[in-house]
Amino acid sequence: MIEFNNVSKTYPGGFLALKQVSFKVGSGEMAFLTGHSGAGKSTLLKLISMMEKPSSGSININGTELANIKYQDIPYVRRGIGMIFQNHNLLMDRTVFDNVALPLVIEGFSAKEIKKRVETALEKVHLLDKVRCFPYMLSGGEQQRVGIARAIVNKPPIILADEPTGNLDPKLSLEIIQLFEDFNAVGVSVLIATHDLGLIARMKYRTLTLKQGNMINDGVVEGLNLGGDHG
Ligand SMILES: Nc1ncnc2c1ncn2[C@@H]1O[C@H](COP(=O)(O)OP(=O)(O)OP(=O)(O)O)[C@@H](O)[C@H]1O
Repeated sequence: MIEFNNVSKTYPGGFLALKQVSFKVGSGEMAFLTGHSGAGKSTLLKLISMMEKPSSGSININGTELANIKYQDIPYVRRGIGMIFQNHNLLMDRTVFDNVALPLVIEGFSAKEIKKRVETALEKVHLLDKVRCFPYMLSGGEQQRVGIARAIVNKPPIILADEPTGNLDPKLSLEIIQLFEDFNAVGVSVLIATHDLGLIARMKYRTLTLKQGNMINDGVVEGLNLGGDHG
């Protein structure tokens, strides 16, 4: 669950990047976040993942008020959020297995448990057959799916994706969104920041729209595919 109440963010130097933003994405909800370049999308995601702090207002993540958490508890709250980036940040000199295992290694799971969980995550993104490959041996869409497997390997209740389809063609983009739909169907909250209005138009999901730091729209943008059934 993600809840913003009157959240504003002013960066050092005085730039007001978010202005009194309020919204809630409930457990098991899936939504897009859109807006022009510089509208504040990445700022909003950074506030959720605690890479930035709000200047005012309150943010609640999975029942925790972020203002109340101690510095040493930040990793614990972050574990509840799977982050996916456009450039996927994979380690190019490590295998697919090692990349997906990384969050579990950091958490100190046993080798046996790591193997089980990594294989389950790779199965969910349909890449189990690539487990011994290095990222450079994979296509862009496959690399992005490895990034998704790594983000969900410790089963976070929230997935945040920042332009996850930025480098992909429409067909591959749809495949990535369908993976998010699979996680959403089992109760994960999903928030996807994207410029891709075509992608949004093909779906019938709630869309949060930012303009110059203001939340100007929050609602379902009806898909062009009126015969489609997305929920
Ligand atoms: N660390 C920072 N210090 C100062 N200003 C910043 C900082 N980070 C972002 N900004 C400014 O805040 C505004 C919003 O930036 P943000 O990255 O959130 O936009 P965005 O909607 O994600 O844009 P894009 O789609 O281009 O990634 C921009 O004008 C940006 O220059």
